[in-house]
Amino acid sequence: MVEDQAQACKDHNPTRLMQDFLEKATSGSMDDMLVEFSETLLNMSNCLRIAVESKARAMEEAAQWKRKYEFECLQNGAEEAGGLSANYRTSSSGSDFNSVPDVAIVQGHHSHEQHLGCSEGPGISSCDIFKNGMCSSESNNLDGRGLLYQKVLFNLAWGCDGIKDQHAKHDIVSCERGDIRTDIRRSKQIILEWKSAPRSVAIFMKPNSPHVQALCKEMVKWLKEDKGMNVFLEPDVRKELLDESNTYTFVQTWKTGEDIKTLHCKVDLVITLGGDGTVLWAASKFKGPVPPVVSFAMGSLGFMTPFKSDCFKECLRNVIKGPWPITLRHRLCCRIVRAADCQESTNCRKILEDDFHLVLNEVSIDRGMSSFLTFLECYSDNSFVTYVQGDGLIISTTSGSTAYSLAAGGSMVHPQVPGILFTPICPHSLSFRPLILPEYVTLRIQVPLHSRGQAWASFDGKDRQILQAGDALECNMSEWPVPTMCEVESTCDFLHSVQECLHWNMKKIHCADNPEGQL
Ligand SMILES: NC(=O)c1ccc[n+]([C@@H]2O[C@H](COP(=O)([O-])OP(=O)(O)OC[C@H]3O[C@@H](n4cnc5c(N)ncnc54)[C@H](O)[C@@H]3O)[C@@H](O)[C@H]2O)c1
Ligand SMILES: Nc1ncnc2c1ncn2[C@@H]1O[C@H](COP(=O)(O)OP(=O)(O)OP(=O)(O)O)[C@@H](O)[C@H]1O
Repeated sequence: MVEDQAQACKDHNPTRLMQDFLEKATSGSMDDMLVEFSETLLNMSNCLRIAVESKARAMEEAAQWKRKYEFECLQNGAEEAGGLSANYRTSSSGSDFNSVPDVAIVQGHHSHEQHLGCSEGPGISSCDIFKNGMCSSESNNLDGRGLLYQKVLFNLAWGCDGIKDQHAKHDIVSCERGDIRTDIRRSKQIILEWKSAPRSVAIFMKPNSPHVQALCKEMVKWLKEDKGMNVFLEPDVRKELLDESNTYTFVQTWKTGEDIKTLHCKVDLVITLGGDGTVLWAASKFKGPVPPVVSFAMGSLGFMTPFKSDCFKECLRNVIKGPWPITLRHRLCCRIVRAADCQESTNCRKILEDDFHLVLNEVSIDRGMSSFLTFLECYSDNSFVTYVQGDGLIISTTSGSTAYSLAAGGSMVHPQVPGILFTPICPHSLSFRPLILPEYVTLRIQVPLHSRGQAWASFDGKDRQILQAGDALECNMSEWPVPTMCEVESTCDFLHSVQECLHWNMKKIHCADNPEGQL
């Protein structure tokens, strides 16, 4: 018996053990049976333990193989990234669309699962921008034919001017032997590289301009017929086109409200035809992620509209082909907190879900029609900053540093510089100079309860709202920047706009001859 049971045990077969026992049980006395039964149970428990241990070992081995496989995949991905990062472009001269400035383009290769996590590679994958489920399957991202529309993905890679080594990113601060130092800071131009050609575009155009409308019609036809793209227009613009001719029935649009919240899921690219206000207008339609924006100059000043409308086909061909430098223009997220809400809820943060404004230029708080000076209390991360007594205060992004804030005496700041400008409007104090605060602070501008008059908040010059005594305006940097395509690259475009649009430091240069005759 013992040999049979030993064999059954070795074969990890508890059923056979029990069958053996039952066959032999009828022949012996009760005591023998009990002894046999306990031995059988003991053998069965050993058998089960061995089976469980074997299964655990097998699972551990499988997990090890899985980890090994994933590590090799990552290694292959990293080798691809490291080995192929030297996709250098020859530096371009002027605004030749076909070339990209001398940057290193680093491609991080991730499996789809890794995209859904966080991109461990050197790039920021577009899925990271959308990973909060804003484009999850339940959102209504159906295209005009009712088919589920899968957005085109792209990579944002950190590029470094002229860096020939593989190392595409540098730690800003490193600590060795207790010495804190900042590595050599490299200028990083962000490059957009399409994973596949964009297939859907939304066009925003300046209203009441026949010249702009004519170009819009030509562009819509070209995008549809030559590039095979889905084209979205604003509802009233689409209606105008359809009233004129039914050749535009292919043009799609959106309804207001809920529908526009998922526009970023259906659109791969945004085109603006107009001036800076049209860029601001288009950006204001996206209260979350913003698709890459190509802005054609068809307004008056055009500080943020680098592309020339008369060569839109060549420009769009190059942008669609990519890779292309972009500027991530940070936005401010602003919320008005009413005094009543402050009293009701302890932390003064009873904010309705959609009750916020995203501004690309600035939020200004001014005295409106009131003849009294505004009187505001300013806090940064709940620490008191100062009182403002004057015509008001501008809280601006670096993109907006060349707009209202500049007119009020603020500095001009490169749009890629992370920061928040704090600029008074005609302050009643000779010592109140503009500040530039870090991008990570949360500002609160409070209208004191004992304030003589109210104040008015306006967001990129629009949507003015009154702030009564006790109300507050809170703002901080939004996680959703506006990615605007550059003509050449961020710094060239910024300096070109400052020189051409604002005539910065344009002055007559002293002639060569020396009035004192000395050499
Ligand atoms: N005193 C002023 O300079 C003043 C007063 C109010 C508003 N603004 C600006 O106008 C903006 C609204 O623009 P709009 O086109 O809807 O109104 P708008 O048509 O009145 O244009 C205002 C002017 O500001 C220019 N502008 C806008 N954004 C700019 C930027 N980032 N850099 C440089 N110039 C810029 C525009 O090109 C335009 O010439 C507001 O966000 C505010 O910055 C300026
Ligand atoms: N699609 C649109 N629908 C409604 N209003 C718009 C639209 N596009 C722009 N606007 C508004 O029209 C006004 C003028 O537009 P825009 O600023 O682009 O032209 P501009 O003032 O001639 O050019 P610039 O701003 O470069 O000087 C702006 O106040 C803007 O808010």
